[in-house]
Parts: sequence; C-alpha cells; structure tokens
Amino acid sequence: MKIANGQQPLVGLVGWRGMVGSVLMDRMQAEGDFGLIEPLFFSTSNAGGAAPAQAKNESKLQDAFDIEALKRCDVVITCQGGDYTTEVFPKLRAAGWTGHWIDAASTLRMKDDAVIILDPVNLPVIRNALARGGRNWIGGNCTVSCMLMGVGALYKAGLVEWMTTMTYQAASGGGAQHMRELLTQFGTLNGEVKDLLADPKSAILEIDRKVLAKQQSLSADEMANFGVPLGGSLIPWIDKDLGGGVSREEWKGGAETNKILGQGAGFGTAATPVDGFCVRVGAMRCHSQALTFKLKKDVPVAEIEQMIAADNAWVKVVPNTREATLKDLTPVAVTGTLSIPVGRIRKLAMGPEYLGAFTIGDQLLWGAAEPLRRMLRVLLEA
Ligand SMILES: NC(=O)C1=CN([C@@H]2O[C@H](COP(=O)(O)OP(=O)(O)OC[C@H]3O[C@@H](n4cnc5c(N)ncnc54)[C@H](OP(=O)(O)O)[C@@H]3O)[C@@H](O)[C@H]2O)C=CC1
Ligand SMILES: N[C@@H](CC(=O)OP(=O)(O)O)C(=O)O
Repeated sequence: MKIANGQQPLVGLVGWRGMVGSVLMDRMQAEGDFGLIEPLFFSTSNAGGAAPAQAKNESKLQDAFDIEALKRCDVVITCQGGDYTTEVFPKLRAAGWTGHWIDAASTLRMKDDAVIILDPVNLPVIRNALARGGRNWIGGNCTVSCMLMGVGALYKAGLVEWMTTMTYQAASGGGAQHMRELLTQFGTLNGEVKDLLADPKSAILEIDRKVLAKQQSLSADEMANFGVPLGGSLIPWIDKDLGGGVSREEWKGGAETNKILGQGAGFGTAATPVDGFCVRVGAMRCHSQALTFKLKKDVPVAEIEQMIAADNAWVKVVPNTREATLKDLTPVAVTGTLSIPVGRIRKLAMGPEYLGAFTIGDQLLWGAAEPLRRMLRVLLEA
C-alpha cells in the first residue's frame, strides 16, 4: 500500500473493545501489526475518551459515526456489527471515500463488489480483486471459515462433488451475552441438584427429574438471549428463518463456501452443493462440524490426509483413533488456539467416494478476527 510522504497508513479501528474486537487487538499486538500502522481508534459510545495503549499520535477516541473522521483513514477495520455497517458504510462511500473497508459483519458479504476474505484458502481471489480495484473485504461466517481452513484442500483439488455439514456451534456465536446466559443456566441447574449430587446414594432419575423441571421453568430473564434453555439441551436452528425450512446459517454454508472459492455465490453451474443442519450446543467458543463428502472419485484415505495436512500451517490431521480424538479433537483442546484439527477421517459405509471427517475451530480466531488482520497484512504488503 503506497502512502504519501512515506508515512504509515492510518488504520481506523471500530469495535475494538467488543468480544471479536478484543481478540483482534490481542492478535494484532502479538503479530506486531501496530508497528506497521498509525492506528485511529473509534467509539460509538465514548468519543473523546482515551484511546487504548496501542495508540501512537492519535490518543483520543474518535466518533465512529463521524464520516469526516472516518474519511481520513486509508483502511477501516470494523468489528462493530451489522447495524453499524448498514448505517455508516454507504454514507462513507457516498462521501467519496476510496479507502479499504475490512469488516467482520455479514451485511456486505454477498455484494458483488465485496470479497469474502480467508487468505490461506482464497489468496488468488483476493489478489485478483485487489488488482481490479477492490476495496471491500468482508470476513466470512465463522462456521464456513473454520470448515474451509480445515478441508479447503479437497476443494482446491477439485475433488468435492457435494458436501453436507452438520454443525455443533458454540454460544459465543451469538455474542458475549449468550456465553453468560449459558454459564448462568449451567449454574442454575447445578444449584437445583447440588445436595443430591453430593450424596452418592441419591437416585440419578430423581436428579434428572429435578433438572428437567428447572429447565422447563426457567424465567424469561434466564433465557433472554437464546429464547429457550441451552444448558443441558441444544437448539437446532441458528439465525433467521429464510422460509422453505432453511435457516440463514445453513444457507451461508453453500453461498459463502462457493463465493470464498471464487465459484459464484453458491447457485451457479460452477457451484458445489453444500448443505446441512446448523445446531447450537453448550460449547463456549469453538464451532465443531461433522462433514460428509461425496468425492468425484475414490481417493485413498492416506492421500486425503496428506493433502489436508499440507494445505496450510494451521490445519492438523488428528489420527482416527479414540485416544487421539479425545486428546486433540474437542472444543476444550482447541479454544484459544489457531489450530484447526481435522479428524475422524474415514470412508463411510455408502461407498468408496463417501468420506467422513470432523473438524473444530475457535470461532473468534479463524472464525472472526484472524482473517481481518491478515487482510490488513495483504494490503500493507501490496
Ligand atoms: N460474536 C461472534 O461470534 C462473531 C461476530 N461477528 C461480527 O462482529 C460483530 C461484533 O460482535 P461482538 O464482538 O460479539 O460484539 P460485542 O457486543 O462484544 O461488541 C460490540 C460493541 O459493543 C459495544 N459495547 C457495549 N458494551 C460493551 C462492553 N461491556 N464491553 C465491550 N463492548 C461493549 C462496543 O462498542 P463501543 O466501544 O463503540 O461502545 C463494542 O465494540 C457482530 O455483530 C458480528 O457482525 C462476526 C463473526 C463472529
Ligand atoms: N451466526 C454465527 C455467528 C456470526 O456472527 O455469524 P455471521 O458473521 O455469519 O453473522 C453463530 O451464531 O454462530
């Protein structure tokens, strides 16, 4: 990125103190990104307040709705959410701003002039768009990004005829309040049967009955975010109802996977069918997925494992044994790391072209923050 007078590019950060934004700040700090930019911190609630320690010359928080302040930036990175993007982005472009917009929200993902960024998977798509003057870079859906970081190799090799993904998505996907609600529910349920649990002679069916009665009588406040109990249960619907029995999260699986791969928006002739069910479970911040592939030909499992393992620096093939699975293929093992384990890789009973796999990713890292900071690096190196 060429900046006049050899100065460092002015990078506006919006949403930096939220959950995704805090993970982004940590990663930018860890990777030395702040050494390469002049950060300008924005706020929707505290303009004029003190910017965080990473600030250099610009020590005051700017108003995130001030178009003139945003226009100063060479790059804006936002994790503030879709409502903010909907309100501010069109005004900023209408005001003639030609800088780069990097965004975690889904609002702009399917726009023709936006690229869904996941550079270990689609750097050629990103570079192509950059060469054609692209300016809008949008992080993908967390589930899709984590899935492609794991098994993108099979798509790159042109091996996938179709894929189903059955997801087990963490509470964090709904936001910070959802994580709190899940933990509060677990605490409430535990409190309900604490005495019985402490007594090894108590009847488990009595404990079960009391837990169910509590789950079924939670107050509206205790399930304000999920709408139903999640602790000790699950919710097989995520995001809006698109009609036809399809949830928006499920639709994103096909639409975004194909767009990331540069195969159109999921419905063209070049598109690979991707579909399945998205389920919220009581995990904290890792999304897990059971995948079924129909391959275009029979490829030996050892060859598939090699392809997956060689695809990028973060994917890790977990041997399909009970011991390795329990050790390395759980949300608890993956949380807080950039590692994308892919395990349970085996041919299914339906035939040699049917392949099963299970993968997990931290939905705040590869699922949200990491592709954003890596896109900034792509721009800085361009
Ligand atoms: N959560 C997720 O899993 C994913 C989220 N995204 C996208 O990122 C967006 C932001 O998500 P998320 O980070 O979870 O949202 P948060 O609610 O954690 O943060 C959003 C904003 O809320 C304001 N805020 C108000 N109170 C607080 C507080 N107590 N602590 C921190 N911030 C506060 C901050 O703005 P201010 O400083 O201006 O007051 C902050 O930037 C989503 O709307 C979505 O578009 C994308 C992928 C995954
Ligand atoms: N919908 C995801 C989280 C998310 O923010 O997705 P998106 O960026 O596609 O809106 C989940 O609930 O797990």
